[in-house]
Amino acid sequence: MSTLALGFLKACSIILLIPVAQGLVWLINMMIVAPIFDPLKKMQGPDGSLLQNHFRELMDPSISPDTHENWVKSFGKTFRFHGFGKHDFRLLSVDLCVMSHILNSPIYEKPWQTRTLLSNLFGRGTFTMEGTEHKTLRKLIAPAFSSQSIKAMTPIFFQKAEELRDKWESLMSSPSSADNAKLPPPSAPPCSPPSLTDVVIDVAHWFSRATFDVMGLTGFDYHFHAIQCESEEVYLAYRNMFKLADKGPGLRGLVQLYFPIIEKIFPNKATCITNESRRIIDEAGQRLIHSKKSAILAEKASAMEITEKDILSLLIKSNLSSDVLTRLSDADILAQISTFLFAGSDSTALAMSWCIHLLSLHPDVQGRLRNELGSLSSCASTSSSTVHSAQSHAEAIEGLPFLDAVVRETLRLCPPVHGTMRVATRDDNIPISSPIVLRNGTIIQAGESIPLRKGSYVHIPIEALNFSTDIWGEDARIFNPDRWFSLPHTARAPSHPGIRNLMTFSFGPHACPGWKFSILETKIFIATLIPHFLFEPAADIQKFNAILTRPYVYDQFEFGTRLPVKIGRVDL
Ligand code: HEM
Repeated sequence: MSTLALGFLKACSIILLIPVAQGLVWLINMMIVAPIFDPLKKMQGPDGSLLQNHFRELMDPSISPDTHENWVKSFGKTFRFHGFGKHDFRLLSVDLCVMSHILNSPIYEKPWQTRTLLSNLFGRGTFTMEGTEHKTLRKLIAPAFSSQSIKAMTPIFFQKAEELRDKWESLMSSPSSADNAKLPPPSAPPCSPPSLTDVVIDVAHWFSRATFDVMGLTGFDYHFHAIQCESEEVYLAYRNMFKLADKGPGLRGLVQLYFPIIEKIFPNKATCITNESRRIIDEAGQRLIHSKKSAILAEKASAMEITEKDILSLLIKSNLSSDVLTRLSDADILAQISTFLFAGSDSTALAMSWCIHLLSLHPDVQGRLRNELGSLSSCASTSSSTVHSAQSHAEAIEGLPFLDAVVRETLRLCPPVHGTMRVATRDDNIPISSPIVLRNGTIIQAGESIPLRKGSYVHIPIEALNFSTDIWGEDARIFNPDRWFSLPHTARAPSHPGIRNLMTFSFGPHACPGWKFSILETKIFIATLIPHFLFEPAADIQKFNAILTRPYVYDQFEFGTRLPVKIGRVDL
């Protein structure tokens, strides 16, 4: 071999060795050096082998409530667990003072990995922004979620709730078209002797279709007609994207996050589905934005009142009157709508599904709720044919104390979002309200603080905080709507900072902007269905947590998410 060739080979191996050496240094630092200086190392928490994580214990709803309870008993309210291995210390706390600090402080952000995954699917939506940009965006979307805007949407909530009621009525009249045939046999006999017809409805599936319809109309005045038929093009495009988001990124998705070039060179099926779905959504979205913008500008020019009340119109209006420098592009406006559809449709459908599930398991509560709703129909107009009557009926529904208690108790016991995450962007000191004993026996007293290093991940355990016996009392895991009439002081403000005393919608600058929307929509659907139908359990149901906590028939995961319930008519 010539000296030239040898020299060339040497140069190549050096060029190759440099990144390998850099990789090794990075790995040694991450696995060995950095953990030694991590203040979380000093904290108590579950141990594990080198690459063992605690994600399943933490996030699988079939074991997470027991895990949390046991960990809190063993380590106190604030401790650390393992992320991707022994080196990856992460913070977990059910101390509301710690949670308040983290959720309100600008030091903590959503991890860039989550934000990138979501922005790849939906564009630059609210979920994907942080800092000043996020603050400006929240100001811009606020008018779309004001009480007045939501009130204006109530006719749509009623329209779709009544359409679903009629659909279920028709399924009952022709049981062959109900969900019985599509459902596998239950794994165990129903909990109570069957007293209803044998019609079984997969409520999770139907609520999901209905809430999509609601979001289409309230979001951008668009008819998916999903309750009637699941074939509309834009609907299917969204569904396909949401399925991808629900599946999670997988190994390839994670690698692509760090090396996005892979996706460009070797697009896989997921990339093709995303691109095609985005094309369909973008085309339809651009058409809608264009026509709405023209309508709003024309109305402005003629000084007429803007009559369109959908979120897109409200956003365009808010955008047009904001500072030119901070105005959103059309693509960014569309990204917000897609984000609302993603964040607001299935989450609310799950709240409704879990509510029917809990009511089917608790016939006494179902009966009391039906009685309360019965008193409403006799003194308030049930007709939703005019905007005014729909709004006053919605107000009456809002004012029902037992319905409010049932919905809140459902959201507490079955939070559609099981937990979320933050990462520290700077070193910080976190105040605690419950003492912590470190591994070496040192006690950190309430009122003092614990150090957290830049880059540390913090798990926000929504379910664990909703189940905490310290907050809710010994019966925290039991469905008891009556608790809402005499809450312990630990579950009331100022001790509890959550929206409606719950962690379900999180709180702080990233709290769910759709909480009022979602609660009212859920109440209107439940208030429309309960007076007409009786519900009984049809199978043993288990929770499974992907991005959202969804129902599955026990031991029948292969059939996908479903919540079969026996349905009968109420003798009116
Ligand atoms: C029962 C129904 C719902 C639940 C349980 C829920 C829960 C949540 C939670 C826990 C967060 C915070 C996530 C985090 O901090 O990582 C969130 C954020 C968000 N939600 Fe909801 N949500 C619901 C309904 C809705 C609806 C109806 C909409 C819109 C129409 C919506 C839009 C959003 C948006 C845009 C964000 C991101 C906020 C931000 O980052 O600033 N959600 N939601």
